Amino acid sequence: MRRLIYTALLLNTLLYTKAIDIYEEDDSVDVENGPYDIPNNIENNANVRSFRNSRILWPYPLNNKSDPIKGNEEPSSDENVLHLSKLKNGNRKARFGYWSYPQSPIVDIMMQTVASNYNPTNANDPFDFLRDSYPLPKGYNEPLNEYDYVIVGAGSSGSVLAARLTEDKPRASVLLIEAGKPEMLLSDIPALTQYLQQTDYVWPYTMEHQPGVCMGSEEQRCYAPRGKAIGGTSVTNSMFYTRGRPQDWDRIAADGNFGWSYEEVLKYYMKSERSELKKYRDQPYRGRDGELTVENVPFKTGLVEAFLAAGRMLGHPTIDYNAPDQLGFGYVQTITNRGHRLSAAKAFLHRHKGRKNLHILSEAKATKVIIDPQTKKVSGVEYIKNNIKHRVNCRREVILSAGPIGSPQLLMLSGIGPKEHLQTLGIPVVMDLKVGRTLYDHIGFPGVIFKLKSTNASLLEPKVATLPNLMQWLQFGDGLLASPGGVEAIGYLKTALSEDPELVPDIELLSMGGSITQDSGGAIRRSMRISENTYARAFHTLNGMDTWQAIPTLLYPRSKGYMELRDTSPFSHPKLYGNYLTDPKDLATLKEAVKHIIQLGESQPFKKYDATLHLPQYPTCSTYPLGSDAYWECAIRTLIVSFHEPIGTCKMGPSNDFEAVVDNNLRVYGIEGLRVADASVIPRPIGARTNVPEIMIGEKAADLIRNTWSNNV
Ligand SMILES: Cc1cc2nc3c(=O)[nH]c(=O)nc-3n(C[C@H](O)[C@H](O)[C@H](O)COP(=O)(O)OP(=O)(O)OC[C@H]3O[C@@H](n4cnc5c(N)ncnc54)[C@H](O)[C@@H]3O)c2cc1C
Repeated sequence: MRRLIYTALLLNTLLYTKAIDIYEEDDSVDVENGPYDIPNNIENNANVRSFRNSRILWPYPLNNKSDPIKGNEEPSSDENVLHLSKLKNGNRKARFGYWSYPQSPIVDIMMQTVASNYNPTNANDPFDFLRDSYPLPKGYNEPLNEYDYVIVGAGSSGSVLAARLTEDKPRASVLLIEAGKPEMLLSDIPALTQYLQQTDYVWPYTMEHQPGVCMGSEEQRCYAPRGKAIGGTSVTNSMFYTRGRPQDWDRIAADGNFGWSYEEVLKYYMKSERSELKKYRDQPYRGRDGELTVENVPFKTGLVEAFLAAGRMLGHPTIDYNAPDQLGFGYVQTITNRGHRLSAAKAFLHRHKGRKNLHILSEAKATKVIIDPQTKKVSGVEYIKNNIKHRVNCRREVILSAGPIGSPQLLMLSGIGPKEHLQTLGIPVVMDLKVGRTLYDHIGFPGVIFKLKSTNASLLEPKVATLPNLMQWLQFGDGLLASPGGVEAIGYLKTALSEDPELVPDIELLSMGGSITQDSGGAIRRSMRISENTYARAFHTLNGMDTWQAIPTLLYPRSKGYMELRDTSPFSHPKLYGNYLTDPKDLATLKEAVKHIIQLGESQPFKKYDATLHLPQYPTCSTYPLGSDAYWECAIRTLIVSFHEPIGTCKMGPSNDFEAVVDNNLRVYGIEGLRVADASVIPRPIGARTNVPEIMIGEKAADLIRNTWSNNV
């Protein structure tokens, strides 16, 4: 059976796509062929070798121009977008034929393979031939002893940083150390996002037990996975493109972080972006020439129209939700290239892996930053690869982009952190800084679900996991597998409890083309670590039914957590304390959002689906009358999930901020030659999911570093 899957994938890959690993980048010629600009006449490209000889068949779409069939746009009519409710239409059926096929056991096995026992480290890894690779450039058998810069972590920030630092002439040399593996074809499929959370493409962190929250989670602990891959969390995330509000960065700048106002960071957002949103493509705040393609999803159910219409009825205009001067709801915008996940690695590293000055080491874990305790000067990094400890020296700087858990962990292991904590563990203190003492996270509540009386209105896994859908996605990058975890629209709203005087929302809504029950308690439940018992009691009656839900996220949590080392082993997971909902305002705001979603679901646009609110019987909430305030508070505490966007653990701040770890140039206080550039530096909650801000931080960090060394090359 598996052979059949591989053959199907391989055939499609060969037939419908052209490999990207087919050219080599010569140091003397600036060949920048990437997913976007491989000439159609591929055989005539001097830099292109026969793709049939290449090991990896990496099916990037050949260019990212919108095409009229796919309708890479926010549609004014439904013409250009695949629409579940239109599937009875003869043309659609002829073209895609969703309903003419039963669920495919082949695709089912494939998805299960990804989800449960799939272990890419297995020497017999059957998917290895679909994996990208980052060998050292031609002529190098092993990494050098010394580089200008050593970057730890090839995630959202680290990928763009490495690409920018190596593009200059004269060229600086960079070693990029990453604990994870290169991504693979299956991680490209947007619909498989939840499945990825159970593979070894993630660090499966769990928060420490906190009484009264995540009571419905396995072991009553909230789950907090991070990506572990070349591309970091951008390989496993949900791909939503969100920037947040201008006020986020203006307030960060006003705290004393000179250079970080909205106006100053906007150019970096725009630099990376290649907007393919037809309606909003040319807005003045949108970028057109960057590497990061931003699209609307080429598939939607009718439910998204109901959500947007309901929003308009309740005062939320349908807009580009990334517009700096408006609040409202809009079709989800994703970082995808023709329906394929576009990780930071694909966007920024893949095309440059032939650069002789960029060396990328995968499956290498940095264990310590080497710092002279007297001079406080950084000289290099220790790392372990293949169970062997190595040391690499840096001429200029080490930059930690290991993410909001990895970077503070590495700092503390290297002697930079709260003195008392390091001393308790016997780690010699190099610099006493409040590493890990600030941790804010976005949390959400996936428990407001409406049952629909109609059929074929929403996504259900048996309709998604079909071979035709896989073929459809491989060939055109659309169809049901192009749906990013089922999310179709994003809305920003300001609840009645908001005290913000400006146009700043306090809640984000994710409108789904179904709900967390759409796979009957399978991968979605497991990706959130909702316990089987909780699911069975609360949701099993919805299995196989059409549903709709909107998930609220608390954008500006007041509750503040922290993290610390578990022990001195670099392989141990740190202790993470979310302290979720410890500020009563957080719970009250989420409850207010629940009420608003109920209003949306009960409004006229959802009437045609006969939508009725499902009030789950949570084992933890049985003493409260269903639907009462006390019930919803209990429900929120039970089912709260982290949306995995911790920030602040290496907080940026001015020197008079006693919690600050890095300055406004991202330099670690008191240490020479060490910066942090990733989610951990964001000092206060922002109204965005964090991937795009991380990429912006990577862009800005590159400029900061280049400015430092510009007279020194
Ligand atoms: C399930 C999920 C869904 C999400 N969805 C969205 C979304 O839709 N939109 C959005 O904007 N954001 C989303 N996010 C958040 C966003 O993707 C992350 O905040 C962002 O990617 C973090 O970027 P980073 O550069 O800080 O870290 P990362 O991208 O996590 O990169 C850190 C890298 O460092 C590596 N590393 C760590 N320690 C070491 C070490 N010691 N040695 C070597 N390497 C190391 C890691 O393996 C990792 O590859 C999501 C997150 C998750 C987990």
